[in-house]
Amino acid sequence: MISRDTKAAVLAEALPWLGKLRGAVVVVKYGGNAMVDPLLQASFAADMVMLRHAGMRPVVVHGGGPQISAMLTRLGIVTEFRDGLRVTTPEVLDVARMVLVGQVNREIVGLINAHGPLAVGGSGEDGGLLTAVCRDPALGLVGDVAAVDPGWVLDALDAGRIPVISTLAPDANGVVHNLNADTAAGALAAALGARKLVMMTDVEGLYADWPDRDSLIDQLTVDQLEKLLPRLETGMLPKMEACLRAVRAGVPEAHVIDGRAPHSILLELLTSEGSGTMVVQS
Ligand SMILES: Nc1ncnc2c1ncn2[C@@H]1O[C@H](COP(=O)(O)OP(=O)(O)O)[C@@H](O)[C@H]1O
Ligand SMILES: CC(=O)N[C@@H](CCC(=O)OP(=O)(O)O)C(=O)O
Repeated sequence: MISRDTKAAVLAEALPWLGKLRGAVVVVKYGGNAMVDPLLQASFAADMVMLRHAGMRPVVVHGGGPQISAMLTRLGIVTEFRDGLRVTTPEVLDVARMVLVGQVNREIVGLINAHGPLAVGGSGEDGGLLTAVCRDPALGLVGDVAAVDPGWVLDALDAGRIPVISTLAPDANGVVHNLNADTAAGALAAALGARKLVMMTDVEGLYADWPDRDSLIDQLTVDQLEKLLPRLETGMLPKMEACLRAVRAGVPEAHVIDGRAPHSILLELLTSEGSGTMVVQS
């Protein structure tokens, strides 16, 4: 049981952070691995509403890799990952789009809107938000971000809403591509002039010597991260590449935090303790 004094101290500690982050755009990447149970998803949605009511401008970019994989398995379709990216045939793209836009996005929008009509869902396909470029023909319909037109997201933020974005995007010829959600979140954070990019995943942060749990990195600069990148594997590679690109493009801080720990984003944003790994310019 938390004492009354501790509760009061925690609330009081939030004051300077509330002032510093008032009006700030915070891009929150909500990874599929962090969506582990319905209670945690509901508490994530409540946290987004709290940030909005506290005067920040949260933008949710969601993943759903495990959810896509589960649907592909149900349909008997085999896929593989290369360097953390799903090799995407036209058939796999249809499933990814159905799961991300039709299922995961709707669930997050619904959970946020349980608190009032705040969330608006959309994808990189809507209003020209994201334009993709083929990343590598060997990966099929996997896109990198060629351009961002954040118009409707800014309109939604100005109207007091919380945009919730799935990461599908057409290329210049209108062919829809599957974008890694970390990659898209990093590009959006840069284009929106975000104050922070927060990656919510299923580990405490970035480990220097994965899986050695004593090697968690608190903070590192983009130059230090660049040296570490060749040693990273699986899902951490696109995540840290996205943090690197976002900070190089002017986002002051990118964080990787544990989405399985309830309210970890509130601890990160509203206390001096912080959590996870922070990437900074210098
Ligand atoms: N150096 C590392 N530090 C932390 N996690 C790592 C590292 N290298 C690989 N990983 C793996 O990356 C995973 C997170 O990426 P991913 O599975 O794509 O999550 P998400 O769905 O949140 O994007 C972790 O669960 C861990 O297994
Ligand atoms: C190209 C590529 O790999 N796209 C990802 C998109 C979803 C995603 O990134 O989800 P997480 O954030 O939960 O991993 C995929 O198909 O799994």
